[in-house]
This record gives sequence, structure tokens and C-alpha cells, in this order.
Amino acid sequence: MANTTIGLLVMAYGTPRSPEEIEPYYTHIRRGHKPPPDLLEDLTSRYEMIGGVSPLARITEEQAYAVEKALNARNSGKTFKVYLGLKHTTPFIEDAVQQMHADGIREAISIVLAPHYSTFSVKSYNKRAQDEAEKLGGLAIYSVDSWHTEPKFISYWASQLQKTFSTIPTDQKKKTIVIFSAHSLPEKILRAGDPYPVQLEQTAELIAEESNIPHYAIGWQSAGNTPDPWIGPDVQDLTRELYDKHGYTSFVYCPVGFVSDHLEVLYDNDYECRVVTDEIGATYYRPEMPNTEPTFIDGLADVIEKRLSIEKGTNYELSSL
Ligand SMILES: CC1=C(CCC(=O)O)c2cc3nc(cc4[nH]c(cc5[nH]c(cc1n2)c(C)c5CCC(=O)O)c(CCC(=O)O)c4C)C(CCC(=O)O)=C3C
Ligand SMILES: [Fe+2]
Repeated sequence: MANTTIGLLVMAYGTPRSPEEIEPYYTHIRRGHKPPPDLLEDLTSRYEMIGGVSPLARITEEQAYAVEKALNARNSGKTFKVYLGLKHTTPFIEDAVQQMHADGIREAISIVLAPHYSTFSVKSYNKRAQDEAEKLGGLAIYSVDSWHTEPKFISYWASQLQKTFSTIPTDQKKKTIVIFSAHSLPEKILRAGDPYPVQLEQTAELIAEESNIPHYAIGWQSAGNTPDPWIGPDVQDLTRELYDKHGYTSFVYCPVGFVSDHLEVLYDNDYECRVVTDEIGATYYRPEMPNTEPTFIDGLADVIEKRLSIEKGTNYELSSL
């Protein structure tokens, strides 16, 4: 087995690469249903507010190559070859699995560029990859389910918070609150015992501990516009509530459920949350997103190495029975 190439399947949400791609992308998110013109216009105008298209396409690619590079620099005796598979645009997850198979890859490890597991997100990415691999045969994919407590991921955010706090005037620090958030999901996932909210709490607690921040809260953002309830409190409502109850003067938004600069951060945080902080006369802070920061990338490489060593350990035990 020495020196065989291991496929590194990096999966992510995907984003339109041009304004023309917004409609097919949105149609895919809506499971094949074209968006009505008002919804399409609304989404297009949000992309316009962040520069026409999202920087996410470029960042996702850079992240994938950076993780491959970090792993191959480790001299572990293994060579990794990266394949990018996206949920809602090309190259789709299935395209990436087909390419791995065509390239003769027999073993692959997959990771989703989102830290928290949920049946709505990570489970569906993994299922699509596994289904395609099964269809093709001869390719085993070991999936990472979540990496929300990974030490270097936690350190990344802790050091970002220390950086942000160093810019907050001393007399304001005690009146500062950090809001950790992730993408909201329909509340019905909770009835089936989905680990998503507990995992967000764990991430928040670890970062808060390591960075020694005085106050924090957990919120949810970017909820969809459907009649069924979504997990709350929403970050905008939470901001108002925390101000009314405790009079915080500074709000630090950490959207730790995401890892890149993209629409949900650049619009839902940097525009929508700032509207609220402006309204109540508080100061808005939002630390930088991980993107390709080396500590963060190294953390993802650690996650992959650990997952692979578990797999190899298991295989060893099985074959020695
Ligand atoms: C859990 C989760 C993550 C995080 C985990 C992960 O990364 O997987 C995430 C990330 C992202 N979501 C993104 C974009 C969009 N998500 C939408 C709609 C939806 N997201 C959902 C969930 C999530 N989304 C859900 C339940 C819906 C409702 C429709 C459905 O039931 O599927 C819509 C439709 C219009 C709107 O609602 O705004 C858009 C445009 C972008 C790209 C941003 C860019 O382009 O910069 C990213 C990274
Ligand atoms: Fe989304």
C-alpha cells in the first residue's frame, strides 16, 4: 500500500461564478424549481451588494489546494491528490468522485468545508459522495463528519478574538459581547436529535475559554424564508435583545459555522447586523474569516490525518483477526 495516491475529496457549498450563473445555481438549491422573479432579483441584488459575485469560488479552490499542499509537505509516506466537489454547482460532488475513479484512486478521504455536522448539510454531502462511489465500485471513501473542536480551528478563532479585543478601548471591553453563529436550519431537525446546535455550543465554549472573552452568546443567521420555524434566536433579534437587557456597547460577530468570506458573512453579518448595531448606537466588529490562514489549513490537515489513522487502525485490527 505504500506510495499509493490517496484521493482528498474536499466538498463545499459552491457559488455562482458569474451573474448569469445565479439562476441555475438558485434552481439547484431549490431542487430543480426555478426561483420566481422576485426571489431571483432579491438574491442578485444581495450578490451585487458584495461586488456582483461572491469571492467564495476562488477561496474554496484555494482552501482545497492549500490542504493538499499541507498534507503532502508532511512526509507521511502518503501522497494526496485533491478533488473539489460542490453541492450546488460544477464540479458537483458526483463529478469529483467520477474523476477520482477515472484516475484509478482506490482510497479517498472526504471533508466538508463546514465544521458542524447536521443531517441537512454534512450528511447529505457524504451521502452523495458514498452513493456515487458505490455506483462506480472499487473506491472507498472515508468521511470526516465534523471537526468543530479541532484545536487549531479553535486557536484560529481565539487568536482572531484577541486581535479584535486589542482594538477595543479598555473601558468598553466589559461592555462587549461576542456572538458565535452558524447558518440556521429548520427546527424540525432538532426532533430527530441532530447534533448541530450542541456542536455549535461546543465550538463557542472552547473558543471562549481559550480567548478569555468576558461575555458571549449563541445565535443563528441566514434562515430561509419558509413557513416552518427555523432555529433561533436570529442574530439580528439577539443583538437588539442583548442591548435592551444588558446595554452592551460593542458586538463582535464570529460566524464560526462558516469558513470563508461569502454572501452570508459579507451581507448577512457585515450589512444586516451592522444595520442593527448602527440603529442602537453600538460598535460592530467582525474578525477575519479563516479562508487560507495557515493555522486553520494546518488544522484541516490534522483532521484528515487523524481520520485516516483511525481508518488504518480499524483495518489493521480487522485483518489481524
Ligand atoms: C447549513 C447551511 C450552510 C453551511 C454549511 C455548508 O456550507 O454547507 C450553508 C452555506 C451556504 N449557503 C450559501 C448560499 C445559499 N443558501 C441558500 C439557501 C439555504 N441554505 C441552507 C443551509 C446552509 N447553507 C438552507 C437550509 C437553505 C434553504 C434552501 C434549502 O433547503 O436547501 C440560498 C438560497 C437563497 C437564500 O436563502 O438566500 C443561497 C444563495 C452559500 C454560498 C454563499 C455565496 O455564494 O457567497 C453558502 C456557503
Ligand atoms: Fe445556504
